[in-house]
Amino acid sequence: MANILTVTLNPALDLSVETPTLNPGEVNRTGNTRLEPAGKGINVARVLARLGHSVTVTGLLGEANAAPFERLFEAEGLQDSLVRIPGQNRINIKIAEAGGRVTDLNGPGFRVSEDALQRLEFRLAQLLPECDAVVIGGSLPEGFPSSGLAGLVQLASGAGKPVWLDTSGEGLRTGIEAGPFAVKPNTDELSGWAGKPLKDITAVEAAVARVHAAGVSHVVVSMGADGVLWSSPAGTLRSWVPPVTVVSTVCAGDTLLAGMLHGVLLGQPDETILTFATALSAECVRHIGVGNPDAPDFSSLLQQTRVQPWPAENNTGEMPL
Ligand SMILES: Nc1ncnc2c1ncn2[C@@H]1O[C@H](COP(=O)(O)OP(=O)(O)O)[C@@H](O)[C@H]1O
Ligand SMILES: O=P(O)(O)OC[C@H]1O[C@](O)(COP(=O)(O)O)[C@@H](O)[C@@H]1O
Repeated sequence: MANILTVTLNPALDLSVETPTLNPGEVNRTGNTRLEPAGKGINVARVLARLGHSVTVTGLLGEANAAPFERLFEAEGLQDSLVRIPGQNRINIKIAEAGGRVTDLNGPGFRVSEDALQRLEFRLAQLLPECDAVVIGGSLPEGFPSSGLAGLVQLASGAGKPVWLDTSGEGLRTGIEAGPFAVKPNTDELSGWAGKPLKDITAVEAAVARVHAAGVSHVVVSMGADGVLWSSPAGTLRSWVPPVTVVSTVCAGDTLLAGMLHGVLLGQPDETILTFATALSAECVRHIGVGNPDAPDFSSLLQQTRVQPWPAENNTGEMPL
């Protein structure tokens, strides 16, 4: 198993609320609610630790409400190396309706001072020699320059570590320019980067080609219920998800990234990697929180996940039987 470092610049407490239907402007009576420490790098770390890897979490953590995060790291066996800064971690609200629709209310996060980036760079430089791969995930907090994110990508890449980047907006733009090994945008994030709507898979493929041209080897596009497109120097694969009942899609992208990195670090065949990661992300949407590789029916989800080289010979876009 591998040593993995994840970087979360803007952690969040996810307040997940299940409700039959969201009626804006009215009193809504909710079902299950859950408050859980999260943020992209932290979610990825949880899945990787469950898969048996040794994982260190770094990034920034507001010290005013750090305790639930610290308890989670202890419970999940994650090495805590987050740089403490003054302020509160944000609370992100996730409203999951019975039909599977999720409304995300993601806050801007704490405001950081200039020295936060320097302290983080120093910490990263200390941690890099011990790790096999680096995941940088999530949005940038207020006051954190996107050039700072690019600097972190360059620092890790310069140390010879493959960087897996999952962010959005300006961070994705400067992050891609810094040349990470892999990126995992969802279709909306890729569309934002490309500067145009991606109406079909052909448009997605064209945008992926541009990401490669910018110097990124592995592009993993998560397309929600339409599965995953993974393009790498070895070729392109497409996956189709198994049938599942959706409760909440929050954390599905983080689970997918963790599943991909797991297989790549183990040197598994590409089809095995994408099948596993897709099945695990589909497992995730059945409940609140990250995907569970120990779900009793996980082997059945694996069997029902389809992967094919892309474009397929009979390029109908339909799920192969
Ligand atoms: N409705 C769904 N049914 C089954 N699997 C899903 C569904 N939504 C997402 N997934 C799985 O989770 C992955 C990540 O979800 P997606 O919504 O694309 O990413 P993100 O959470 O980053 O926005 C998808 O590529 C797919 O494999
Ligand atoms: O940093 P951002 O872009 O606001 O995203 C943070 C949110 O994304 C999540 O990590 C979930 O991400 P995914 O749904 O893409 O897996 C939440 O836990 C968190 O609230």
